[in-house]
Amino acid sequence: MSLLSAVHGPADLKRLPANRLPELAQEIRDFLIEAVSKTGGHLGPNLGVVELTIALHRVFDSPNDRILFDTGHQSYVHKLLTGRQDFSRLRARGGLSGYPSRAESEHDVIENSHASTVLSYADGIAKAHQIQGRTDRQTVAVIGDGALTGGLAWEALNNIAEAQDRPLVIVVNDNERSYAKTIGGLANHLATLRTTQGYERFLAWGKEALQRTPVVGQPIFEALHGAKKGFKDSFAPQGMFEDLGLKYVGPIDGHDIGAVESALRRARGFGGPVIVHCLTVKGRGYRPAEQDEADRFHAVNAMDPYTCLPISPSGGTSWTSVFSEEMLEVGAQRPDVVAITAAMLQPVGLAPFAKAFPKRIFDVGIAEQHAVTSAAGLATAGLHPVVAVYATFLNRAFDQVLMDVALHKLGVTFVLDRAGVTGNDGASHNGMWDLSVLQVVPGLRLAAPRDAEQLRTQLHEALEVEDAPTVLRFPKGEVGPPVPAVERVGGVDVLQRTRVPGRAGQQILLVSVGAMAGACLDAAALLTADGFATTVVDPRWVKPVDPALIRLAAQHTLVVTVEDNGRTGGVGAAIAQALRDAEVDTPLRDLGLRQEFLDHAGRGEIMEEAGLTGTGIAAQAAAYAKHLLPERGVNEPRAS
Ligand SMILES: Cc1ncc(C[n+]2csc(CCOP(=O)(O)OP(=O)(O)O)c2C)c(N)n1
Ligand SMILES: CC(=O)[C@@H](O)[C@H](O)COP(=O)(O)O
Ligand SMILES: [Mg+2]
Repeated sequence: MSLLSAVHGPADLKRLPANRLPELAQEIRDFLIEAVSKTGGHLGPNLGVVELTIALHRVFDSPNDRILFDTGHQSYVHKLLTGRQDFSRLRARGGLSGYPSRAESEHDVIENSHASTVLSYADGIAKAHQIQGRTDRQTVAVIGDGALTGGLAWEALNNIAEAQDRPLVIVVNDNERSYAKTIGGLANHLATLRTTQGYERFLAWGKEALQRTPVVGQPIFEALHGAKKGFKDSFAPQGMFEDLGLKYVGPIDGHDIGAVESALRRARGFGGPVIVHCLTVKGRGYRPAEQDEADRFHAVNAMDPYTCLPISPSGGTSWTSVFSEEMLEVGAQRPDVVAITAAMLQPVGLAPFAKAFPKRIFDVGIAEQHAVTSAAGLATAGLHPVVAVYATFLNRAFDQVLMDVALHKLGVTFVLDRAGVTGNDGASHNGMWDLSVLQVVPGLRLAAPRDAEQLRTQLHEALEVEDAPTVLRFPKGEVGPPVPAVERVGGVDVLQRTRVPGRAGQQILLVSVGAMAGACLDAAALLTADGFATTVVDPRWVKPVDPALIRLAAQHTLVVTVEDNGRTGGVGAAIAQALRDAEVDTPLRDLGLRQEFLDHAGRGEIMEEAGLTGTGIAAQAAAYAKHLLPERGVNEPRAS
């Protein structure tokens, strides 16, 4: 029987003798490599926190003590040690979430996978413990060096440092990586702390050497141990953290369980805010990950653990790669265009642009708000920035888009990858907000390309706009086949007009938003077979609503809009408002995602469940038509 299989919770872990822990760590690594290779997931980050998480659960008493993880993608070991060892359906419907989940365990707290939040949560929880007089409860926040580059983390640190009497343990998991190497002054400071002989290591050596020295050794050690900042600085300049008023412990070898436990025990007893700076290796113990220069196997698809070849290779071209290639063209044609990423150069497809135009790319760290307002600065000075982020992460910078870019009428282009349902990363990763949230931004123009050609075209159209923010949004995965237009009415592409024998005119106007075009064309075929002559259109630019769309609506009996976004305040809602404003009373039904937090599952499963497939769209549209239009003779065209 393996050690791991006998660990059903932290109590079992605490009973293990220290000399068995390296064996347990190896079992966990073997488990992670085998299990995550099968399902896909965050293999590299979790391989890097095996010893750290073992030490956390041996020193602290979860769930009474609250152990929080930032971003949470590195919580697999935490799950293994807290009674969850069935990873067979990791991130799949009905299986374990890829992030902490309160529905799964009382040991879990933060489910939001947006980075840099953990210190604020911890500040709040620590304050609550203090108010409640719960001196028996510790608050422990694990934050990566990448997440530490986010502004919210510094807002929290500013507050945490204020209360010297409020116990809070901050564990900095410093593996020098976000996806790529972590950037910025903070990363450089952490490097300083890493490279000068760690105070802890010196202290350990000093303790060993001095305590062996008879009579004077111990007093000298005590004197050194209590040495003021000056002494510490001479061995490991603490600078920033201590200057903030935070006790700093480290740097600690994050793969030495004993050393981490010792540091955590000291931190636990400190009685105030304390940072434990752990040095780890992302992908530790799995050579292909350790040697992966791109991102240390930050997030892998299902693969053969020996060859690292994908189990099911994704054959097609991705939306991201289309954007990536076109940005190279843009870079060559437009010297005024610069690009910004928030620590996701590779995932958003800007790596080739960075290679070709190294002086025109900025990686700002996990700092979307800074990315947007620095883009406003760049635009103010006459350049045209392209800010490329995952759609869900732009939420964090809404005020910056609204006030720093749109209020100033600046030409900044936002490229939102992973828009719509992403699925396996769970509720906080679905990009199902932008088509709603951005509707309220005056002057902002929003495009949703339906295929590769439209992505290229709309990117160039966006870059021509110099007096307002422009947004392009497209989903995760393959871009699919070209979807040609048969006609353009105003700015609206007509993709198809179907005919029903014996019926005059068109009944249903099917408004397809972005990547929903394929499903809408499938739906049109089914609707036509069901007796509804259907016109499928793609507005291309969905904000502002094109007046041609209003004219088309007036020529139809029913309008059905289809978007891979939450329904509330989405494109359908905007078009309905535009129809009301134009006093066009054609009934409209808007199809989209339920305005809920959607549990992790495959993208296709979620879209099927939402009725955002050809059959689903057709069934809903037909039901509306039959229900809404009996008095008008369902298939008779309205008097125009
Ligand atoms: C607001 C936000 N932006 C971007 C991301 C995407 N993201 C997920 S993990 C990660 C890197 C995190 O680096 P670090 O905190 O150092 O953790 P590590 O993976 O190194 O353990 C990024 C950029 C995110 N989750 N949240
Ligand atoms: C944790 C996080 O935010 C990212 O690692 C995300 O999981 C990546 O998603 P993609 O796999 O869609 O790039
Ligand atoms: Mg890191």
